Amino acid sequence: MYLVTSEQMRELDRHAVTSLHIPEIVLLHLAGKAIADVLVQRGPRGHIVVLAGKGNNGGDGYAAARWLKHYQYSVEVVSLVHPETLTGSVALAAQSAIAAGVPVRVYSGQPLPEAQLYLDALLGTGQNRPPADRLLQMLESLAHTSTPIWAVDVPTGVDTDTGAVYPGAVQAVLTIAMAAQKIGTAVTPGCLQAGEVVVADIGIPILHNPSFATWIEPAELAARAAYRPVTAHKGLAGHVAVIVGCLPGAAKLAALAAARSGAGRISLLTASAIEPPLPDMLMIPVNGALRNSLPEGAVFLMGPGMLDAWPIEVVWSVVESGGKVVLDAEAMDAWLSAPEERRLADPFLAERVVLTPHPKECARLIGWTVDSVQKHRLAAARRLSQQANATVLLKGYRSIVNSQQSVSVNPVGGPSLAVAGSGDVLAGVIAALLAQGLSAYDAARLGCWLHGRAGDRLARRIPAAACMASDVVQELPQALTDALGVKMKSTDK
Ligand SMILES: NC(=O)C1=CN([C@@H]2O[C@H](COP(=O)(O)OP(=O)(O)OC[C@H]3O[C@@H](n4cnc5c(N)ncnc54)[C@H](O)[C@@H]3O)[C@@H](O)[C@H]2O)[C@@H](O)CC1
Ligand SMILES: [K+]
Repeated sequence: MYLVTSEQMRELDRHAVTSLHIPEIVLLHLAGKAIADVLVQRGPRGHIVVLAGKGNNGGDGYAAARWLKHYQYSVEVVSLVHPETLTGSVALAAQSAIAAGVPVRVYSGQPLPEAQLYLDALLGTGQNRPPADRLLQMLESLAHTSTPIWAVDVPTGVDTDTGAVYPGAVQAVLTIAMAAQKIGTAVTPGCLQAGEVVVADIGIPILHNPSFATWIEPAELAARAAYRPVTAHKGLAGHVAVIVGCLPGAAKLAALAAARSGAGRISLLTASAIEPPLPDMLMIPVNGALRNSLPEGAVFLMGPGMLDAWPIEVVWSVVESGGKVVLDAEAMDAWLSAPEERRLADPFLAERVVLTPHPKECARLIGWTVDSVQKHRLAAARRLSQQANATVLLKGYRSIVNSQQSVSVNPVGGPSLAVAGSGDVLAGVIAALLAQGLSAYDAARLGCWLHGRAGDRLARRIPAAACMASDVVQELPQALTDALGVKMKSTDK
């Protein structure tokens, strides 16, 4: 499912209006009907107050009010501007609502009328600055209400393209998105304001565009990675070589996760013996230079438990060896410390190298504060992907995978994954998927979906506070079963 920006949505709107000859006012009426229908199915039956702005988002609100009146609801509109000052399709939608008998009052700072539900049709994809003046005053009074708020298309105060949240932003329990979900309501912090998001089909075709972001949908990726012909042998499922740092526990977790995610063979490259030994893994002792011990054709995983165990040049030589690589923790810093011309030398590097930073690591690597990374996660992931010339998985709720032009958002995963070692597990899963033939972008996408799903499964049995990373490993086979069996939707927790 696509996640669109305001500009991409405008193009789709334009296509519907100019090429398909659907007048804009018809789209507003269809949007209004879609909103009213969701309200009939799921909303309260009492008085509904529609808060309408001056743009087409307000037009959707007026049209919804007209439909609600038609469905015999008690409904009124509180408008930010006088309806007579409205223009174009919004003016038509307002006239239609007024003609149908919907009362309209102009907001001038008075307390909002009591309601069973407020419908936020103040601003949608056209919002381009923080709310101020009268609008902010209305938003502040909404912030103190216990009445549920539903947002039309995007909650007012949430940036459609970045998910940034402005002061006063509407806290919705449900957002009804027109034609396609807007990306700002899919990523944090915007998604936390949007509540549940329902996409309403109002007849605008979503013409495929390769630059659309998407939700991660695991079925096809999982089927590709996990396919085993009856004649399968371990050589077909690849080889993951985990390079062990000074904290071997992290590498062991990653190796176990790789084993539970389908890697044919797993080796631990280690300078000192691992106790107790892992019976399912091969130990490759490293005596002297690591580069002389690298097994041919393996996918390398570096970073978990590494600290400063391996010199920077070793990380560079692993990346430049031409194979697939997952870099986590300090191994990412090592790669980012390579001179730019060295990092950018291979134009296809992002197809085989994955970086898995958490927000603090991402901030350190691109020189931002953690706060700005968290407020602009899409931009931060893109920046790091460009700087590192690699696929980047920015961890955290609604993880983002960015590979140069392509962006995906993970719908699954939650606080049960916020535990030490969880990142090592994720890195191991991704390495295993790379070993089974997926590209860096696909392995990162499926990897974070499986990891998230495993965490969500766990959360059904154990409180998040009591989860351990090794519990997540145990859930991975079931998460893979879920990914393969399309019967469970990607957003079904
Ligand atoms: N264009 C179309 O064909 C359709 C539009 N639809 C609806 O229309 C919305 C987009 O409509 P618009 O492009 O008119 O945009 P909006 O309705 O979001 O509002 C844009 C207006 O608000 C002003 N504005 C922006 N930020 C502001 C702020 N912080 N404070 C005060 N004013 C601010 C802008 O200058 C502009 O005048 C969508 O979100 C969707 O709800 C849909 O119903 C489908 C059809
Ligand atoms: K809105």
